[in-house]
Amino acid sequence: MQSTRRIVGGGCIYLACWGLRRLAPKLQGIFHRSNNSSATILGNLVPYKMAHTSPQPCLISPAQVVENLTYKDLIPAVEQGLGNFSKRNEEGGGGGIYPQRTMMKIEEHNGSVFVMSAFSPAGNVIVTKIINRYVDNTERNLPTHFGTIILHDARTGKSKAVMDAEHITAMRTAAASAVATKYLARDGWQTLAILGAGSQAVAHLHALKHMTTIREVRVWTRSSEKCQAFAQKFDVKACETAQEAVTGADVIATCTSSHTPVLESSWLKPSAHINCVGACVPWAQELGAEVMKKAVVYTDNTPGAYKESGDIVHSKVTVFAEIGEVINGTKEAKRDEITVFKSQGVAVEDAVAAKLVYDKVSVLKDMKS
Ligand SMILES: NC(=O)C1=CN([C@@H]2O[C@H](COP(=O)(O)OP(=O)(O)OC[C@H]3O[C@@H](n4cnc5c(N)ncnc54)[C@H](O)[C@@H]3O)[C@@H](O)[C@H]2O)C=CC1
Ligand SMILES: O=C(O)C1=NCCCC1
Repeated sequence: MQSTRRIVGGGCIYLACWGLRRLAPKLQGIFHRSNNSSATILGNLVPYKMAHTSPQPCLISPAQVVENLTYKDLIPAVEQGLGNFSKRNEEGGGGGIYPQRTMMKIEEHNGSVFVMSAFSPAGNVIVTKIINRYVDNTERNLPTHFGTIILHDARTGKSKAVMDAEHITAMRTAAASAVATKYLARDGWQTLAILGAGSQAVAHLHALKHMTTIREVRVWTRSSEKCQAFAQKFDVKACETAQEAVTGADVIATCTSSHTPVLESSWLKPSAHINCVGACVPWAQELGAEVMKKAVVYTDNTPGAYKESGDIVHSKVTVFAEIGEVINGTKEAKRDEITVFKSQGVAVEDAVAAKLVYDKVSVLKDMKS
């Protein structure tokens, strides 16, 4: 009797499981349409994997970034972004949300990892970027900066795209310097000196050409071989010393990984403008206290610069204004004095750049389909 009951009971359980398995795809559809979490619970009961109905973020390759980002689009977008950034503390907000980034030092590999984020109302996007600074990669024949940007829809929080950050970082940094040059260099400037010959040097050469008709570009870097190669490739003048490059230059871009000052104040014209890009960690330095104290100092992000910029930390100077405040007309542009734009890098620049790339890639994709 007992064994008959066991057989009947077992049979019922078997039939119930069999029925549930057959019904599961239909139930899954119903639950998925009506309530996602119920469907997940059902998914735990029956061995069926839920199909994703929403598309995954699109993956944008380095080549696609290069193809789809131009300084013509980027420079005005970065200008607007930096203006918004400097409205972040205004009553009523509206300028967006920009937390200070974190920096993690990986001592044993001489690397630094920066985690940055922003909500940019221009384009209604949220961006998160991880960018790794490994200066010893030069000896490995690798880029010194690797990173990834994730672009999210600010209305829903959905991730729209994942893209390479190397090229965007170079271009948006140079675009920010171009904006600073627009406001802080003397009108009609003609001579550009670039110190360093890496990614930022190349990007600055291209971006600054959009701001005026440049008569002469001079380059200097530590390795005379690399200096010659850069000069040949871009048809500019190679200098044997930094002094030769800087003396008499209207605009200077310091784009090195140096830990000691690369120029002296006595070399500078009374109205020279310097885009100081490199010393974005407290232990690095491109400009000495003498230069910093002689100049009117502007930043992209003043609290960040006081914390992270070796040039500001070492010289203990007081920052005059953020470039965004000059853009917004709340602080003066002192064009006739020596000016320094101390660039650290802010995520709003990545947000506007990533949005430009995403929009262009999406349009092209739609045209193909
Ligand atoms: N402000 C910002 O938003 C950003 C700043 N950076 C910083 O800008 C600097 C340049 O970046 P990349 O061009 O991408 O690097 P890179 O590695 O491509 O080029 C660095 C250049 O600096 C030169 N250099 C290194 N040590 C030097 C020294 N002691 N004296 C003179 N020249 C020296 C190298 O020869 C090379 O030409 C780095 O410090 C980087 O971390 C990078 C990205 C964004
Ligand atoms: O992307 C940025 O911003 C960076 N800032 C400091 C150095 C690494 C890149």
